[in-house]
Amino acid sequence: MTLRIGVIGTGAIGKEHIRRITNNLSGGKVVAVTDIEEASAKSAIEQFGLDAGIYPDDKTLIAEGDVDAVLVTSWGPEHEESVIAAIEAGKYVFCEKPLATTIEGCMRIVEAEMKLGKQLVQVGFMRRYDSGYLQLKEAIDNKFIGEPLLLHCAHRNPEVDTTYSTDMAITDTLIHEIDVLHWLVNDDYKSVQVIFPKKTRYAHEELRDPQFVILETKSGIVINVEISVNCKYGYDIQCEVVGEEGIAKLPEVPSITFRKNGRIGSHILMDWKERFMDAYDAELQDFIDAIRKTGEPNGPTAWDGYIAQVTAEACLKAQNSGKKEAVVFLEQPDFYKKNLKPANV
Ligand SMILES: NC(=O)c1ccc[n+]([C@@H]2O[C@H](COP(=O)([O-])OP(=O)(O)OC[C@H]3O[C@@H](n4cnc5c(N)ncnc54)[C@H](O)[C@@H]3O)[C@@H](O)[C@H]2O)c1
Ligand SMILES: O[C@H]1[C@H](O)[C@@H](O)[C@H](O)[C@@H](O)[C@H]1O
Repeated sequence: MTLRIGVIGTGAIGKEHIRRITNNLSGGKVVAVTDIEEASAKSAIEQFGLDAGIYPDDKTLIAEGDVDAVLVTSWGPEHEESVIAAIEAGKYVFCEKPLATTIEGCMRIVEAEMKLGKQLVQVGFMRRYDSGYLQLKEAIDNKFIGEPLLLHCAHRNPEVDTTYSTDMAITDTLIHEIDVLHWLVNDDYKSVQVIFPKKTRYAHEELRDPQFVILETKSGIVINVEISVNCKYGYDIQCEVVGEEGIAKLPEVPSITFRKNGRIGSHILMDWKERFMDAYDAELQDFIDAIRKTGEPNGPTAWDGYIAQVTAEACLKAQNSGKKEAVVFLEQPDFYKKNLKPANV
């Protein structure tokens, strides 16, 4: 059976996912689209030659009998309502980060799913599907470098526009590290702290950039993440794990090395869309495959969305207080306790 997918929000990542489902992946078909800007939904249909209907809003799309699963790729504050409507209609949901923009919103989704008694939701934390992070995780799980003690990480964007605010460094950018790093070291966060170094002259007036975040896990692993969103030179994701017996580092993105104009060099990507291209493909293929084979998605769950939001809100508190802030989670329900290793790797 082909998984019939409806897309809610046909902006940048919505179109990217439509492209991959239509051109790269197998087992799924986009049959419905909606966007508050109808022109955007129309352009998605034209751009990818879709045989799909345009719906006036998320609720009518979700109610469509021919839709088995929905992709929620609208703006973050809009996610919760669409995800809950999909759960209540018994439809599978792939929701881009954030699951919801408040802890309470994430809990409402968790509760709706538990009430239904079936996992339907996967959150778009694609880094868990990236081959570099998977290799790092294998090294850590196999004790290749002994026990992990500390991690040095960086999340750098070449530039952002004036709509990007200081809190978005946490909710939009760091959120990827928040999810992937505790998964990587099999631990939970205990506290967070945010330090603001000297501001770059390339940041707009309202924005504090760069930021330096320190996350501490329950077992005592200390993780530092530099967030720079005006680094100018490229899109650069770094992660180095210091273990008791060695160091393991996220691989660099492969590039030719060149000799030109008296220099030896290699290229650095400029666009986030390219950096995790394979991981985006893998996460969505896994979503489609797992539902078709087992009737349940297999990737990051609504509970992972909740964990990320609790940690993000502690970081926001730490941005304002300048102090170390505690990260306090509710106890994980049995409903969400399962092995989350992607099925296709
Ligand atoms: N996983 C990742 O790496 C990644 C990358 C980029 C964006 N995202 C996330 O994806 C989401 C979308 O980001 P984007 O960059 O594509 O934004 P975007 O602004 O390009 O697209 C969002 C689209 O959703 C539409 N929309 C908003 N509310 C809607 C609603 N209620 N119903 C239907 N359509 C609605 C907008 O008109 C717009 O076309 C955000 O939550 C963002 O954080 C994730
Ligand atoms: O800082 C950006 C991240 O590097 C990307 O991976 C996306 O998540 C994007 O939405 C963020 O604004």
